Amino acid sequence: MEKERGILFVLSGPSGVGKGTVCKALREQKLDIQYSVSATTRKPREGERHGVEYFFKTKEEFLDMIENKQLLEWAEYVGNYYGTPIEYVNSTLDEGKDVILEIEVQGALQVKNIFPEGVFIFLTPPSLDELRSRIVGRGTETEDLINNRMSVAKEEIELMRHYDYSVVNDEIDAACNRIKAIITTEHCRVDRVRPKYEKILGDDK
Ligand SMILES: Nc1nc2c(ncn2[C@@H]2O[C@H](COP(=O)(O)OP(=O)(O)O)[C@@H](O)[C@H]2O)c(=O)[nH]1
Ligand SMILES: Nc1ncnc2c1ncn2[C@@H]1O[C@H](COP(=O)(O)OP(=O)(O)O)[C@@H](O)[C@H]1O
Repeated sequence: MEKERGILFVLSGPSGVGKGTVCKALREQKLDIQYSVSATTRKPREGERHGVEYFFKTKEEFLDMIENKQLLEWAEYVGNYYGTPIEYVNSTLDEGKDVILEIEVQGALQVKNIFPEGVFIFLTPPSLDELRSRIVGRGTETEDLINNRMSVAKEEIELMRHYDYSVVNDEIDAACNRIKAIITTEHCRVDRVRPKYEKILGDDK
């Protein structure tokens, strides 16, 4: 049987909704899925390591990556650039492994144009008040940046309609279980599974 290409999952949603937290919890569960590491011009936060949370780049280095078409997508977000290195995504999918991207909404929509067969999951906060208190609680942003992120968040929630699934991040475990259910469901879809059986089915389709 032909080896299928892996499935690209894109987890997106407003800043502070818990994308990083949920992705980290998923990683701890050792799912059979690969996590793409993004490039960014943002300064590392306490404890962040180059090549683990992000590839930390200067603006010049980042612009070179865009110029050399090394990014699947990129976006400027609250004053910094973020982008997904394309090589890792393509080679991992070619090996038949699933990949998950954790990216903001503008980038997710760019990926949708390039990989319409990808699975787009929008993580939502239980409420806007809860979203603000998560951003404040994380304590990594100044008051101005928090207001900025909240107004970006409202515009982003508008764009939920372009996604395949919406997952509310009320409890981390519950959100992880919903995402795992989506991954399982997508692997069971006939349009994904059928090409694998084409040799067996021959020409009598
Ligand atoms: N478009 C795009 N967004 C990214 C990428 N990597 C991270 N992001 C998003 O950039 C936003 C800001 O990330 P970060 O500065 O780490 O803050 P945090 O996610 O709010 O903790 C988040 O919404 C991330 O999901 C990427 O490669 N491309
Ligand atoms: N389900 C949840 N319940 C309560 N707090 C959460 C939950 N998910 C995330 N958080 C908290 O919200 C804050 C923002 O989460 P983070 O993962 O950094 O968001 P994002 O990556 O979407 O910007 C963090 O302080 C995190 O601990």
